[in-house]
Amino acid sequence: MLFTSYPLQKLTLKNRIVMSPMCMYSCHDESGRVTDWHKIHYPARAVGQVGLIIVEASAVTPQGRISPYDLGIWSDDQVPGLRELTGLVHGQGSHIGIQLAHAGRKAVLDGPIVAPSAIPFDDKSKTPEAMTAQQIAETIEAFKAAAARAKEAGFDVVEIHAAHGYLINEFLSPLTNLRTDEYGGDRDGRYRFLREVIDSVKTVWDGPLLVRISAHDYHPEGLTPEDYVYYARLMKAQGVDLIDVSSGAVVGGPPKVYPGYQVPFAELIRRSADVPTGAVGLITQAEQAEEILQNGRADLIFIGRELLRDPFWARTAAKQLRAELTPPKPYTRGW
Ligand SMILES: Cc1cc2nc3c(=O)[nH]c(=O)nc-3n(C[C@H](O)[C@H](O)[C@H](O)COP(=O)(O)O)c2cc1C
Repeated sequence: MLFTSYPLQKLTLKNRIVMSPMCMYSCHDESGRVTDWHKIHYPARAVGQVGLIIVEASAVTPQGRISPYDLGIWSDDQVPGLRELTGLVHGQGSHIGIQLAHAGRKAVLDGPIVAPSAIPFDDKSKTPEAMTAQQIAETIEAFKAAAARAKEAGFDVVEIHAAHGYLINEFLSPLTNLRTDEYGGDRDGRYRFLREVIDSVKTVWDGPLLVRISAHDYHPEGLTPEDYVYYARLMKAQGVDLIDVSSGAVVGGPPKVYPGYQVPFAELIRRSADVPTGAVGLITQAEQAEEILQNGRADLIFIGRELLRDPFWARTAAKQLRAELTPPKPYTRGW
């Protein structure tokens, strides 16, 4: 299963292995532009036979960076470097996506930072400004413009980052969204920002669209996987193709992590909302990945740190599962 192809909307992925988006803080300066470092890092995982590589959280506005050295997709001058990157990955026979992100109150930057409500992440963090209606509208436009640039740069997949306590997650969670306007209140109100981001992205992007969520706030007053079953149904109705199921980091993390600790959330959402999911989190063994797929617990396997340690993890996994690797062939987007 791990090495069978997967139909992701108009694409056919050559296997079910996805490189999870991981910030590398490797821009040379604050321009947010691709460097040689990125041009070695990502294509190396394509040589390693990863089916789909998702480029790290890339900021849709300068204020949306997590750190000053983040990749950016807020400006047209960032497109040529990104195009070079997609070309290099395609040349090695893999598909490539990009994660569109805004850090919200978790941005560690000079100057003001923004969030749905003026609540700092912790007592060492800056207090964000509560976003005005105009700032909300501009940020939704920024996600849309970023998706248009992703298309121009040759990406196959767009993933919206709605997880890990960053801006969109801050709108979703009652722990961080205390707004009294139409972007706050009940769970539909708190979903409104993400709904408008998805709708505006879809006006310029008709390829595969993924959303990464944090399915558990790990807090008595926070969101639970059951809340995300509800949100997953809404996302599916809006045409989201797959939900990438992570957890935590709104106010804290899980009390304990262990191999596959987030897989039950991907499974619950897949079964209850009838939407394809990706599983992520301490999935490091080929047989573990195979079990998840064979038992219908998720559709794709996202691998993070193991692919930082070993760019050729997929080749070893194929050997262990006695699976055939797809021979290299010229890249075709197929749509
Ligand atoms: C260095 C590093 C950077 C990360 N950056 C991102 C990111 O940009 N976007 C995101 O959604 N998750 C990010 N994550 C989370 C990973 O994508 C992944 O969900 C997490 O590491 C768990 O998977 P793993 O156990 O296979 O590493 C990052 C993780 C690490 C270790």
